[in-house]
Amino acid sequence: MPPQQHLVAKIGPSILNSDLSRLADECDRMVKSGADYLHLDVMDGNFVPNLTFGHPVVATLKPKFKEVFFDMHMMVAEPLKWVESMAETGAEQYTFHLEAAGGHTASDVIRKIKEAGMKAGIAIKPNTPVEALLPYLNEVDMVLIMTVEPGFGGQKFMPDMMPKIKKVREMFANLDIGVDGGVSEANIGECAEAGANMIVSGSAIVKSQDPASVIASLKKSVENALA
Ligand SMILES: O=C(CO)[C@H](O)[C@H](O)COP(=O)(O)O
Ligand SMILES: [Fe+2]
Repeated sequence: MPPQQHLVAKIGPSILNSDLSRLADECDRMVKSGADYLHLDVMDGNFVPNLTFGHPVVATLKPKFKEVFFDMHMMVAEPLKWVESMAETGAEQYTFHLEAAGGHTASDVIRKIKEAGMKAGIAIKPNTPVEALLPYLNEVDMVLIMTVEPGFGGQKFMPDMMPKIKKVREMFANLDIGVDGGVSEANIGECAEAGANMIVSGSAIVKSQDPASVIASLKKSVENALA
């Protein structure tokens, strides 16, 4: 990796596979365990074959976590449609899928996210080549490389996505690069070495008896790689 100047290691638990009937308690448990931010998975049953929750739920959750950075992973077919409602919840970052930008160009979606006062993240599914992202990397705050097919938590990490992270990191030394899907203590080393600094991890953290130690261990691996 080239030397990094401003990159910070951040761990964002995904609460997708936690007890969603206790959503606020689970978020609280993650924050108290040392989460740097929360990664909240919005699924519309269209872009992905699963449903979770949307802005009405986030609007009730966010006021309980005013100081916590919410990264909304928008697995939705119409990313432009939900920007304003999500911004109104107070969520800090809106991460949409390049594959879903549809009739609107990704640049339009990014512009609207920023106009609404949020940070813009852009995600790609495993079958999307990293080259498709390159035209937008100067416009976004974060890139999210999926290491599972989006839609479900608890899937197997895909190590063959690491070259995508490496390619973006070689070109952008200071861009936040996230990795999402099946990330655990078993594979954090390769994610960190490839150049990811924002680590989404769901099952490995929320299902652990000691989420604080998993978060600390993931963070240490990334900090070591950055150093
Ligand atoms: O976007 C996602 C799935 O589409 C989730 O963020 C991701 O799967 C995290 O959960 P896990 O670490 O259990 O894979
Ligand atoms: Fe996610």
